[in-house]
Amino acid sequence: MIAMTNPPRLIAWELTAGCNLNCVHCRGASTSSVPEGELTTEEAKHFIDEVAELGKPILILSGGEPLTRSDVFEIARYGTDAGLRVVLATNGTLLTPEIVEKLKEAGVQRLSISIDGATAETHDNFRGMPSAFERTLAGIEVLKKADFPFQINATVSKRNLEEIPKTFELAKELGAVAYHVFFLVPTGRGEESDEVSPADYERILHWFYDMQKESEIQLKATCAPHYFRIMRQRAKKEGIEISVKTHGYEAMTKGCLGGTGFCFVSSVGEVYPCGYLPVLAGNIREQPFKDIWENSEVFRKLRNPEELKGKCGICEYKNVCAGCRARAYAATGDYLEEEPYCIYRPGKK
Ligand code: HEM
Ligand SMILES: C[C@H]1O[C@@H](n2cnc3c(N)ncnc32)[C@H](O)[C@@H]1O
Ligand code: MET
Ligand code: SF4
Repeated sequence: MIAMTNPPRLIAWELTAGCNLNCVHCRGASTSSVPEGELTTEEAKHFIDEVAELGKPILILSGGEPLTRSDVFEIARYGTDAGLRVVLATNGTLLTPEIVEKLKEAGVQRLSISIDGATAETHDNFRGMPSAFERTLAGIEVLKKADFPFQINATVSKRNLEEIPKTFELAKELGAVAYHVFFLVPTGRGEESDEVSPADYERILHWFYDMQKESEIQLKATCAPHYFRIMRQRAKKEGIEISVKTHGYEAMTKGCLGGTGFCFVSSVGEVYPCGYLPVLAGNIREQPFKDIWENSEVFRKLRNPEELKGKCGICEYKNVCAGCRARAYAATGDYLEEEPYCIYRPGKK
């Protein structure tokens, strides 16, 4: 019998690798110079057709900075008309009332805005632009006036670790519908020396668990698969059954969705498990997306927890966590190796 492959639930799409900022951690090492060979508008629409034939995932228009691409509204409209839930990830510095109106007209459902510090100093240093914080807050004001839902994305690194709880407070004050923390992955301009220690990682995820229990807005930890272990360890200690009611969306999902429910498509059509793991699954210019999603070697391997090596391979949480494959790759060159930033020793409960 041939096993059915579920369609992706979420696709992040680097519409352009160009960007108006120059962030220290950028996975795409994006700059103002746009590399050649970006998918054309027609190629972008063809890709949307292929995706919509396979399923109806959330399509994240990302970058680079997606608002630097002039056909972004046309592409968003096309995705909306194809029945996809289209969202857009931006640094927020380019938002104007006109742009927000066009995003609305294109059917974009939500924006994510990156805020990596609770003060202008931290955020601007992170983002490589002196007035980035001010401009992003101004962008958020525009969104609020237009009643456009937005979430805040904050990336945790050594540079802002102690300010992370304050970025959560800021997200709530600003009226965000959700707060997603990303944990730095050392790829592109992201440096391993900026990653928080495994102990700090553990500490911040425990804080996150506490916040999630009491938060009115949705919280999500991205690129922190061990959160799903911590959630189970804590719930067990507290004698709580994990459900959507007690733990929100996180109760229904698992650590890393790369290759199982999620994939990343680059500005030139390359398909990867996520934007942080440079192991190519295929290129939509050369192969149908369905074929890449269903048959590529890297996706097939990532769908099988038995392929995991080291302590991840013997861990009782491997089905809900599976470690960050991009961090394993950055540390060892083998994406199936154990997650280097997890303090847990399997079997210790
Ligand atoms: C609504 C439910 C959402 C879910 C379940 C979700 C889930 C995810 C997942 C699983 C990843 C991949 C990270 C990994 O490999 O573990 C991810 C990454 C990402 N998400 Fe979300 N997300 C959601 C909403 C959004 C929204 C609304 C936006 C933007 C408006 C957004 C922006 C992003 C971006 C930009 C990435 C990074 C992609 C990359 O560069 O690889 N997400 N999200
Ligand atoms: C979509 C989100 O991804 C974040 N982002 C960009 N580069 C990295 C990286 N190397 N590691 C983790 N997150 C990153 C952005 O800051 C944005 O908030
Ligand atoms: N430029 C956008 C942001 O900073 C989205 C992509 S980040 C790699 O949020
Ligand atoms: S993280 Fe986003 S805003 Fe920053 S340089 Fe990269 S693409 Fe641009």
